[in-house]
Amino acid sequence: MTQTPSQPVHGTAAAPHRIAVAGASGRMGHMLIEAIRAADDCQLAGALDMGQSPAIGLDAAAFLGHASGVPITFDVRAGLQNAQVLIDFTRPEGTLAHLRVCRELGVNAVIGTTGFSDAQKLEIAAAAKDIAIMMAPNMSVGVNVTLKLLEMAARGLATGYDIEIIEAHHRHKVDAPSGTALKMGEVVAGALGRDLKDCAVYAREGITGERDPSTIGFASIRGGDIVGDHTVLFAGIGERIEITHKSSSRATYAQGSLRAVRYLAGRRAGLFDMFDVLGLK
Ligand SMILES: NC(=O)C1=CN([C@@H]2O[C@H](COP(=O)(O)OP(=O)(O)OC[C@H]3O[C@@H](n4cnc5c(N)ncnc54)[C@H](OP(=O)(O)O)[C@@H]3O)[C@@H](O)[C@H]2O)C=CC1
Ligand SMILES: O=C(O)C1=N[C@H](C(=O)O)C[C@H](O)C1
Repeated sequence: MTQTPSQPVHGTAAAPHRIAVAGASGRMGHMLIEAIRAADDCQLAGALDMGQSPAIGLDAAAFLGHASGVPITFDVRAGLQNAQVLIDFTRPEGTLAHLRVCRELGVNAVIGTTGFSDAQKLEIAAAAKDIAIMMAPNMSVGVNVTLKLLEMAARGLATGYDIEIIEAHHRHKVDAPSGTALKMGEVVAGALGRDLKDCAVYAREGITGERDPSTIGFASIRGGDIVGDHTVLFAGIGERIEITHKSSSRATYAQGSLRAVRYLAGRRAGLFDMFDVLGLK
């Protein structure tokens, strides 16, 4: 009997996930390129950056002292032409521009960018009718498990506890509150049957009056090289509960992104989040 040679399975060392990275010379871009290089089942297939970036034309792995054979380009089509999936940690307007080309070319997307407006989120949901997209404000396993803990805490502490969300990040972060803090707020508000849009308080100054117990307050700290700290405080009378997550390395975000790449492989369309990827739904 003749045997048909078996086809290499998608996402193996023989047929790795072909990944393009947007924001290739950014903090997360570097982390992702390093993680892709270290993963047997992944291969860098494209690298994008802004036209004015001094990194344009350089090898995407040059910062590691290696040659990947993938030059950094600002030509989105060229950067995506060999890729099955784009990982994008840039800025909302950049992500949307990249996504339009992903949609045309049938390239899936993992989106880590934060700071999208509601209208921009609708555009992403529309793109997910044609390609598979995983979007999450935080790719770390720890933060996503923390979100689950918050659901439980909020249900148990539904009355008599004031809820405040405090986040701290490095001096270069451009959006506030962080995407993770907002997600925490949405999760807590949802568990309490509230809509964050109606109960969020983002700033306090001057004579604010007493605290409205139905609100969820936010505070943002920016400084130095803080990778990302988030605390949700449930303050009652006689006790307080603090649920805190602290990131000490961006590697967790990169590893979560590669888990998302593996999850999207073979999917043709749909909008997913890290709960889907981690089986936490
Ligand atoms: N989901 C998650 O787990 C995480 C999300 N993030 C989010 O990822 C994003 C990036 O973070 P970080 O890597 O620290 O940021 P950086 O500023 O270090 O990197 C951003 C990269 O995107 C490029 N860029 C900026 N604007 C555009 C644009 N309009 N079009 C295309 N490319 C653009 C930058 O190019 P240039 O340098 O030339 O300006 C740079 O290469 C942020 O929104 C952040 O909140 C960060 C960490 C984890
Ligand atoms: O900009 C960052 O650095 C981070 N951004 C994400 C966010 O806005 O929540 C995730 C993480 O906190 C790091």
